[in-house]
Amino acid sequence: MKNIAVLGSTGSIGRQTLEIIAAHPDAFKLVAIAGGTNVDLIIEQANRFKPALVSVSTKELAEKVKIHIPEQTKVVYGLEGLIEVSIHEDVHTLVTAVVGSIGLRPTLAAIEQGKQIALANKETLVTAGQIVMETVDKHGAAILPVDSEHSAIFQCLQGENSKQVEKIILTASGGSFRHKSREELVNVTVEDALKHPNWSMGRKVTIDSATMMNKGLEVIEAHWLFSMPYEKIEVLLHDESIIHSMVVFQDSAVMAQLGTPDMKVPIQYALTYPDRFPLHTPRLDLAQIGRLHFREADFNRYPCLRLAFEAGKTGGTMPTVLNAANEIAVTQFLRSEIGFLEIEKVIERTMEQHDPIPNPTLEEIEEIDRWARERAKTLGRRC
Ligand SMILES: NC(=O)C1=CN([C@@H]2O[C@H](COP(=O)(O)OP(=O)(O)OC[C@H]3O[C@@H](n4cnc5c(N)ncnc54)[C@H](OP(=O)(O)O)[C@@H]3O)[C@@H](O)[C@H]2O)C=CC1
Ligand SMILES: CC(=O)[C@@H](O)[C@H](O)COP(=O)(O)O
Ligand SMILES: [Mn+2]
Repeated sequence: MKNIAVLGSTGSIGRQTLEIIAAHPDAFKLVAIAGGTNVDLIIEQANRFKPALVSVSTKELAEKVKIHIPEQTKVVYGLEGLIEVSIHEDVHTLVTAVVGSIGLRPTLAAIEQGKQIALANKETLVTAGQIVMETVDKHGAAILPVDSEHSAIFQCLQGENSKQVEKIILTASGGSFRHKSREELVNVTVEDALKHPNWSMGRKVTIDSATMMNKGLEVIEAHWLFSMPYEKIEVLLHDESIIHSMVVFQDSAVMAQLGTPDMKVPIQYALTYPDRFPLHTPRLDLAQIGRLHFREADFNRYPCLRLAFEAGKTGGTMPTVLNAANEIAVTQFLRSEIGFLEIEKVIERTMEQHDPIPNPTLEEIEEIDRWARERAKTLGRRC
């Protein structure tokens, strides 16, 4: 029996994780969950799974939740609540499915306690990859990727010598506006941006897919997860999201992991690794699909991808700034406060105004994260 905690249990990844846990009651037990503000859903989850611990965003919401769930379930709140869930003594694996760099402190706390991490929350690795990976090494913890591309690479690397990898290729759908030119992006709506061609996901990651910042964040995530220099990471547009990513070896062999787009596959694999459990999901039928399509990823069409490579290569606190400015700009876009093309401008200008600190401490990262958010808000208001 594996005891599991989920940060972001009310979100897209979190809900799917709970479905997997429910489908395998002999293998998994949900011991702690954390949501944000969706109290109706967290109350439902708490009554169904009866975890020992539940966390929500604020004290007021915690009071509300307490009234409706079993008395023996402890209710906590805020960042402290997220950390309490992450380090609960009964937890073996923490699924980090919260959105944004709010996941950093709780993930570090869990790693320090030697918990296994099933990582969906890519912003954590982008904002503080060096510190996270050093903490993993120090405490002998393990990170199992949930992000579909990184799960694919992880699967392709099983039994391989990572020193013999020539490059990794991250596939990208191109997002909701992949058939539009840059000129056509000027007046696109939030509603249209939220229509991802292949995946049903939370709002922030769906907008990130549309700008290709998602792929940029994934480049940085891959750099840290697989100790891969940026020169050995490539992005390839692939319309169907059937090939989830590929690894090219020094003898020219290419390993790829394929499947119909369903996040339950990588979520479940992160929970069952090295085993594979049965999963009821549509099987890949290549004869029926007929053709797969590929195109080069163009930095001029997708400047956010360029910015992410630049931030990653610069290193230090630059990825922190990239991530924080992106979180603010996407929030502003989702509130229709800025246009779609302003997202990349806000990020680029915030990066231009930052003098990166090499090898930052956690405190420096948090300070720069706050600075970048304030800067991006101001720049966004001026757009
Ligand atoms: N969705 C997907 O298919 C994929 C997602 N990812 C990554 O996984 C992460 C989660 O994505 P996704 O599930 O789509 O996101 P969602 O927006 O669907 O869910 C986000 C979750 O985080 C919670 N949350 C947000 N802010 C806070 C906060 N301040 N304190 C506590 N909880 C908070 C939300 O709670 P509430 O709703 O209750 O407010 C919700 O449970 C992201 O980093 C994303 O990039 C990676 C690959 C695929
Ligand atoms: C499902 C998943 O892992 C997402 O991060 C996905 O990658 C988004 O798709 P694109 O970024 O390729 O549009
Ligand atoms: Mn992904």
